[in-house]
This record gives sequence, structure tokens and C-alpha cells, in this order.
Amino acid sequence: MRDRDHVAEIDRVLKGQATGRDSVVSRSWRRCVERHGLDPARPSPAHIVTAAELRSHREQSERLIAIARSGLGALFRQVAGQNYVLLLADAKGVTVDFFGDPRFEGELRQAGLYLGSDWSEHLAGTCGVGACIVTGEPVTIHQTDHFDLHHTPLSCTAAPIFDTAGQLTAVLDLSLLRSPQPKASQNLAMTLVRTAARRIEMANLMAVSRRDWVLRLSSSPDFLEVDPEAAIALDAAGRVIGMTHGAQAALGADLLGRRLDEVAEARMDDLPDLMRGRPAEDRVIRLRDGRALFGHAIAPPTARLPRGQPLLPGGLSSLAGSDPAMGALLAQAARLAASAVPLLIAGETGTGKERLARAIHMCRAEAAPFRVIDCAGQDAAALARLDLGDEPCGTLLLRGIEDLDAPAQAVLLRRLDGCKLRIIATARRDMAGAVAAGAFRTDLFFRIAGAALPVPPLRLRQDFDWLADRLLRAAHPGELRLSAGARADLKARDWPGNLRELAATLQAAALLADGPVIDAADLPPPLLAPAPRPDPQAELQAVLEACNGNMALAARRLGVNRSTVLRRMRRGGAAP
Ligand SMILES: Nc1ncnc2c1ncn2[C@@H]1O[C@H](COP(=O)(O)OP(=O)(O)OP(=O)(O)O)[C@@H](O)[C@H]1O
Repeated sequence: MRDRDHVAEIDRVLKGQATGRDSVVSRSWRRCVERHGLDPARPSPAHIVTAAELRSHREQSERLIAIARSGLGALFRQVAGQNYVLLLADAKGVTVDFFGDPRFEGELRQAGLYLGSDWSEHLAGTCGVGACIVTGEPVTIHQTDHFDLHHTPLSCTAAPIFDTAGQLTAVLDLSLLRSPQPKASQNLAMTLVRTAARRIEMANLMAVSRRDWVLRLSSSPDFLEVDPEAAIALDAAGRVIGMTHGAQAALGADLLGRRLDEVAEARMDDLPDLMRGRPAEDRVIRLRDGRALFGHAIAPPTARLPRGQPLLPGGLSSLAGSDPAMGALLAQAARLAASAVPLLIAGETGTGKERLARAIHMCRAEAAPFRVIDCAGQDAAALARLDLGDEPCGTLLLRGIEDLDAPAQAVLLRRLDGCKLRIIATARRDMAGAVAAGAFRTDLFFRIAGAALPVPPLRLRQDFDWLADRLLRAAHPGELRLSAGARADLKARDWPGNLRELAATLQAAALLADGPVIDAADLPPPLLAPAPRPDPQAELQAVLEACNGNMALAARRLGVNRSTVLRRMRRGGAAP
């Protein structure tokens, strides 16, 4: 196209005639003339800021440049040898970082594809960086899309980079001095700059949110871990305090300051369930508008629960509400989690022993393997054949250790000799009793029980309401809730199957209830007849042991006062 034709086309567009230009280009041409007072017949060369001005622009973008550098280097290597120039411009349009082929430096400088060039629309006319800053959208300004005749040989593809508050903070631009004629030749460049901008935003969010929960989101479980589409940072109260630009598309506009449960059917204490310990395809987040995404929650080094409970690392914080014994147990678990001390987690069936083991593993080494051996299915020969693995920081969970017979115990002891994995064993029986009765080897007991973590049965927990609400939400995301009658009925039950039984009961009740409220009549009856109440002295003894002899704690767990505990202890001869 000759210069005269270019000026004539701009003139026609200003008169409102359609010339086949993209609307983003024709709107920019209009702005150039009507708002910025530019004249297409008077081209002006590239605008380069002074060295002092460039220093000041670079200082203001220092942090972003540092974060963007590795991403930009990777992007530039992808297009190496194709004569592309990669520019990072700040929000004012000044190029603050640059990757290009040094062989063409003179030509690039002259064209303005260089450090310090100012590509703001009011100076340079329609161009990739300028149009991107005005629209906030990725654009390709190809050859004669440019307003200024100086720039019409160039092809520029630019994508915006937003800060964690949603403000446009920089523009990433991939430009060519000479390009093929069809604009579609730049489609791949567009995909590359968009992807790089998204990754820079993600890296920036991670860098500024080191002390907060981050929730990454993806519409595909396959890309959730490697290249999520969006992410938000959340404060301890569950409010969005930072985001990538993609988060607005995923979760809705005006996201900053909103609570997680306003945009999704999830709360802060659901986040540990979205951590890496579970397969990505199970980590579904339902949004309030009915869509579903996959979530990857990343815990801060120590997460503080809104209820003012003690500091607990990520996964542990979701295991209990305000039950004092569980609180003490989890605090102990948090201290032990960082070490390689072997742990024996004891408790009735379904109390959450394996879940606790996984949470402990996640505190230490989220990415390391977590191997599970079900002891019930193992005899000596099978154990001898097992490949235990020796991945650094990996965990070996020996599930139901009480199920091993004597020959299998002997083989296991041999196999654990020199094993580098952290050992966690779970048991449904009192293993110290099994050792005393000669049913479990003393040497193996000490090999696996560096510290013991007794998990209380559901009937002794004081956070029943918290657990029931949480399990109901997991079983049936939505507004379903328990009536006071249903709650009282559930609380009065014995729960021999503990949390597993409660979860199944709530799942069935959610299906049986008609409206948004589960009434007592909707509850399926207990699956097992109530177990005979344990001998009160034996129960007192067990509770005292679980509470490390703390009478006040034991009294709270039993629902009686301290003097009753003392009286019962005296009656049983356990106190003078
Ligand atoms: N804090 C919790 N919140 C929600 N669900 C839980 C929690 N703890 C346990 N569960 C659920 O309860 C069930 C039983 O948990 P888990 O398998 O960890 O128990 P366990 O004590 O190891 O059982 P068993 O000894 O019978 O193997 C699982 O479905 C688990 O997801």
C-alpha cells in the first residue's frame, strides 16, 4: 500500500466508512486523530526516552522485570531464529526490557524496537503496546494497521500483564521488522504472548502471596498442576486479596474483597482437600453460577484458622473444629510432621487415621510419594516381595498394622531396616496392649512407634456440628442443612463407624431429603445396633490416657465436671 493510500484509508475510516479494518484498529485510528491530535500525513520517528527517564521507568518496574525475566527468556528461545523482538513495556508504554538479535541492533533501534522506546498511543499512534494499554486486551497491530507511516513495515502482537489487584501493569510485545503479508501469520505469536503474560501474572501472584493461601484454577484436571488458567490469593477470612487476570473470567468480575464462598461452593476449611495429596480430577470446585472448575490449593507455610486456633500447617487445619483433644493432637502432629520420626496413629475404625497420615505427609513433602500398604492383605511372603521404594522424603503408610501375623511382623522388621521412607503406621487396636499380651513384637513396635498419636472416636469429639456440616457440604455441595431435630438425633448416636459412618449417613440423608433441610425423619437408622456401653471405669481410663492424664480435658471429653472425674478415679482406685 502506498503512503497516500494509507492516509486516504484513515480518512475514510474517520468519515465512518467501512474499509475492512478490524474494529480495534479503526477505533484506535479515530482516537489518534480525535483525541491525540495526530496527523497521518506527518509521520514521526520512534520516541526514545532519555537515559535518566529510562532508569526511572525501570526502577518502578524492577520487581516485575525480575519476575518476568525467566519467562521472557523462555519465550524468546521459542521464537529464536525467526527475527522476532520481544519487548516488555510498562503501563505508560515505555520499553523497560528487551530481547532481540544483536545483529540487527541498529535497525531495531531505528524502528523503536529497543530499550527506552515509548509506544504510548498518544505519541506513536496505533501500535501493539499502545492499543493494548488502552483496551486492556491482547492485540495484533499488523503492518498498515499502524497509524504512523514510520511503523507500517512492523507487525506487533501484544498482551497485557495485570498486577494482583487487577491493574494493567505492563505489556508483553512480540514484534517483527518484516513479516509475511497475512495478519493470520501472527496467530501463533498471539498464543505465545498470551501464555507468557498469564505465566508472569501467576509467578507474580505466587511471589507476593507467600504468606497466604493460593487457589489455582483450571477447566482441565490435566493442566491444573502444570499450567493453570487462573489463580486467587485468599486471606485467613477467605477474602480474595489477589488474583491473576484470568480469575475474573473464571470467577466473575469485582472479585477483589469477595469471600470465596460468595463465588464458589467452598470455604477456607475446604482448601486442604484441594491440595496435591488428592488426584486432580477429584478436586472439583463448584461455582455459584453452576459451572465447575478444578482447584489446586497451596497453603502458606503455616496457615492460621479464622477461629483463632493455634497455627497449623495446611492440611492439618482441616481435620478438626474446636475439639480440645483434637486441637492438642494436631498441634503435636504439626511439630512431628517436619521430622522423620516414625508415627503410630491409633484409633477406632473410620476416625480419620489415614487422613491424618496424609496430612502429616503433605506438611513435609507435598510432591514426594505417599505409599500405602494394607497390612490386612499381607503375609510374610507377600511382604518379602514388596518394593518399598526409597524416594527422598517419601512416606510409607502401614495401614492396620495389628493385622500382621508373627511371620509377617518378622519380615516387616527386616524390610524396615535401612528403609529411608518415613514410616507411619495406623492401628485400630491398642498396640501397647498387643505387645504386653505377646501378640505384637516389641522390637517392631519400637521401630514404628517413635511417637504415638491417639485419634479420639467421634462420640467423644466436641466438634460434632463442625464435622457434620463439613461432611454434608462434601456429600452435597449446595444449600442443604440439618434441622435442629436431625442434629440432635445424630449427636445422640454411638457412631461405631465414626467419621466414615457419619459421612455415609449424611450422604444418604441428602438423597432422601426433599427440600433444602434434612429433618430427623430423613435420616437413615444406624447400621449397627448400639454397642454395649463400655465399662465406665475402662472408658475413664481410656479417656485419661488419650488426654495424657489431664483431668480437666478428660472431664470435658466425657461431658462431666472435673470433680466427677476425680470421684470416679477414686472409686476405681486410680486416685487417692
Ligand atoms: N476431618 C475429616 N473431614 C472429612 N472427612 C473425613 C475426615 N477424617 C476422615 N474423613 C473421612 O472418613 C473416612 C474414614 O477416614 P480414614 O480412612 O482416614 O479413617 P481410618 O481411621 O484410617 O479408617 P480405618 O481404620 O477403618 O482404615 C474417609 O472417607 C475420610 O475421607
